[in-house]
Order: sequence, then structure tokens, then C-alpha cells
Amino acid sequence: MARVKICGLKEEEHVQVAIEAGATWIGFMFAPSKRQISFERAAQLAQQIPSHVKKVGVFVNPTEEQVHQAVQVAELDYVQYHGNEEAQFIKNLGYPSIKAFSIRSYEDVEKASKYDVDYYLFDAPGTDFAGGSGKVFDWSLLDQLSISKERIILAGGLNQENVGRAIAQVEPFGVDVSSGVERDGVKNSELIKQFIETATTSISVAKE
Ligand SMILES: O=C(O)c1ccccc1NCC(=O)[C@H](O)[C@H](O)COP(=O)(O)O
Repeated sequence: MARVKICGLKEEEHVQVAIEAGATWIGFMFAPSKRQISFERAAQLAQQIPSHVKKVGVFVNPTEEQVHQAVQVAELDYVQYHGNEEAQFIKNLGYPSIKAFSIRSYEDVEKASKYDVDYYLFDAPGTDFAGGSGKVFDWSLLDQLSISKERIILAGGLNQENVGRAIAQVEPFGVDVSSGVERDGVKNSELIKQFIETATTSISVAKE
């Protein structure tokens, strides 16, 4: 069963829907984005999140101090690095981590082997911001990946229509979505529920 990360949540209602529908990770955006929230707002939302659902703080090229502060204030379980952070920077910080890679070519996929993180998140390149573009990249670029599938999260333009195909083709441990569960740029409870239902019941051909 593919795990699901719902990213860019800002409202209690959507956090609750994601929890009840079976999300594994909930992502808070701390980098410049239309989905950006403060550490304090994330801390408020975090109060309703049970311990089995993991809180992820998403950053783009943060300072060490920003990461330490967010982890402490919002009691994050994971830090997601969505910029050009070096492997050593992530290692020095020492938190459970997700490193995002923007995939244009196979060279971008190969960059992942330099990192020692908990999860490798493969995403489409950003447009206005570093992520959350709603664009799909060429999943076949992941065919030659040497990293264990158990550590892969697939992102980039996923939605209820294509997530089943994505899981069947890539066989990731998890899938991540932001734009695909929004209507007119705002998170939508029904779309969140449908996405999680579809992703968690989709068959990964090689495994099931
Ligand atoms: O979502 C954003 O606005 C964002 C901005 C800057 C850096 C990262 C961002 N999102 C991180 C995510 O994990 C998104 O869920 C991921 O990029 C997929 O987004 P989408 O294609 O919209 O589903």
C-alpha cells in the first residue's frame, strides 16, 4: 500500500480530513509559496495531529537556525529539504529527513545517491516557487534508480486520475500531493479524501 503525504495544509478542517482518510505525513510549507505558514500556525495545527501521523516541515535552502526553531516550535517529525541543500548540511542538522529532487533529466536522479536521508522525494521542477507546481515529470527517468523503493516518495502533478498509474509504474513507498487536492488554489476536503482512498487502494504490480 502506498503511503500518502498531503502537503501545504493551512486549515484545521483539511488536517482533520487528511488524518481520518489515512495520510501518513502532513506537510507544512515554511518556504516562499502561496501555501506558506508560520512556525506558530504549524504548531497550532500540530495539536490535532496524532503521533502515528508524521508532521513534515518543508524548507527551501533554510538556515540551520530556521530548521532548529521550526522543529522545536511545531514539534516536527521530519524536515523536507526542497532546495539545493548539500548532503553535509542535512547530515549536520541530524533530523529525520526527506530530500526533494527536481527531475528534468537522469543527471538530476543521480544526485540522490550523494545523500543519506530517510526518504528521497522525486518531484517536477517548480515554476513560480521551488515546488508545488502541479506538473508531472517523466517517471521513466526513475527506472534505473539504485535507491530502495522503500525510501522513495513520488511527487509532481499527482491527482486522483493519475496516481494509480504512477504507483503501478514507479512502485514508490509513498506519494505526495499538493495542487491535485486543491480547487481554485484552495485545499478541498473531498479531493483530499478521494486522493488518499485511490492511492492507498492502488496496486503496485511488482509487490502485490
Ligand atoms: O507546494 C508548494 O507551494 C511548494 C513551494 C516551494 C517548495 C516546495 C513546495 N511544495 C513541496 C511539496 O512537497 C509538494 O507537495 C510537491 O512539490 C508536489 O506538488 P504538486 O505538484 O502541486 O502536487
